[in-house]
Amino acid sequence: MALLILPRRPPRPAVHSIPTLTPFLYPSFVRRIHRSTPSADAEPLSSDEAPSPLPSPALESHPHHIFTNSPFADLRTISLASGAGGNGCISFLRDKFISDGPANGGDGGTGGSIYIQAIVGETSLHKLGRQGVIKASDGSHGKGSSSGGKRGEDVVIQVPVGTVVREINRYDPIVDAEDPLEWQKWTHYPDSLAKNLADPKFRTVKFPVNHHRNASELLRATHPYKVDLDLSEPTQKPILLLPGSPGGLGNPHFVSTSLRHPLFATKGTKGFRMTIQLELKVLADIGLVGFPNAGKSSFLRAVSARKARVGDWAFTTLSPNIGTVMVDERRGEDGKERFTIADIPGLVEDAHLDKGLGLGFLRHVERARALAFVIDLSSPDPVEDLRKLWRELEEYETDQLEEIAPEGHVRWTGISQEPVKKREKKERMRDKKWLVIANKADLEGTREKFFKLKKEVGEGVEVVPISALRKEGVENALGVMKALLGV
Ligand SMILES: Nc1nc2c(ncn2[C@@H]2O[C@H](COP(=O)(O)OP(=O)(O)OP(=O)(O)O)[C@@H](O)[C@H]2O)c(=O)[nH]1
Ligand SMILES: [Mg+2]
Repeated sequence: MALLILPRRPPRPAVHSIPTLTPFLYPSFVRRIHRSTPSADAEPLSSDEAPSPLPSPALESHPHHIFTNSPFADLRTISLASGAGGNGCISFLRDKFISDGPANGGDGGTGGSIYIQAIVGETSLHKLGRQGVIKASDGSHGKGSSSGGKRGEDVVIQVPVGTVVREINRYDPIVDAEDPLEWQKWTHYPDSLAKNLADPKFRTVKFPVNHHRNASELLRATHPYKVDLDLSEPTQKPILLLPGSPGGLGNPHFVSTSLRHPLFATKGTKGFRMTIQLELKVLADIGLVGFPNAGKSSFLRAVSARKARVGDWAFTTLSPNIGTVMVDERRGEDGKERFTIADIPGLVEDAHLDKGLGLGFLRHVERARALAFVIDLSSPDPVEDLRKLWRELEEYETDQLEEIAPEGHVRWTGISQEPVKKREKKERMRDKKWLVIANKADLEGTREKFFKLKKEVGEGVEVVPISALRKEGVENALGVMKALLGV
């Protein structure tokens, strides 16, 4: 039976130069033995078994490769509220000699706006965790003597590079007001409400619609569709999420030849609100994909000095660990010859429907340059496991593509620039390079399963038998990864 669901790639010579049938695990198949870390319970080497001549990344003996094991917050939902505008003031010049001076009420201050910026140095969204609500301050009311109210303070939300920002909902006080005229509000001089209402001059005064609508229009021009920002690079200029609302206009704006002393001004517009979801996507070179207990964390332990949590129960890993593997000690210092491996929590069937730890995992593999499927050879049907993993990835991807609005992403690079509408081109899962890490090859009865798996996967994709527990074969797996990444 052909394993049609698995994407096949043409053979890659670089990859093929690496022997992936780790001989020590299945010695009768290949006579050569390569063992970088002999373990106590491993089979002893026989005298006719020569060590592999192939270069090894020698990771186990390498004291300098780094492995960071930091759980981090990677998904946050927060509510934003921009500042309301301050009210316009109703005031008249009065002094010893002028008892009936001109109107001089100041305008209300504009409310504070909310921006977002991706910066280098931030690594987690956890700082935003406790806040839940982020509010910019309101503008203050206008005062007499034509003094305008103070502007509300802006807020810039700083997030790590790699954060995706998605709007869940927004409330625009102008567009979404229940009563279309509700936002057109006046404020009246003390005790003059009744007088104003009875005065035809007041009733014929036009509400300064354009002034009060400007922030609403700015928001709609900035984010005509739902906010969907992919901050995969540092943001030079903070990106506007919610504008501060305009302050009310003071009474001098309503002076006319027939109305010398307006006893009214406009109220400031209420603030805007928006709920957004922030998601930090792991930017790893290799994403480990596997069912719970397959040995993903064990593999990372095997290639690193530090310890990822390993457990004999499902979902030992609850949030991603990123391991950095230095390929070569000398060249590693310039930061180029190293690559990162993300150990993510185990997948389960129907993870794309958010089962198990669900979508949480899948988000992280999306951005990996290559995928390493970690398969437990002691499972009843490793071939079926691999097939299921692929199915999950692809169903997740289909769901994601459906979620994107037909207009596509509005990608922003700065507030002064026009939003560019374009559909984000994500690399499809099937287009990613991939390999299979066939783990637990030390266990009995895995040999046949390994060969069956290898046969089903076919040419062009490497299936590397390893024992993460005994740290055997892991260097071959890293060799294949290096070849896939071209490092
Ligand atoms: N025999 C054998 N057992 C292994 C091997 N690798 C891992 N294990 C065991 O399998 C269990 C699961 O290992 P983990 O590394 O925690 O698996 P995981 O894929 O990270 O699991 P989750 O984090 O739950 O998704 C542990 O009890 C390991 O000791 C191996 O090569 N051989
Ligand atoms: Mg784990």
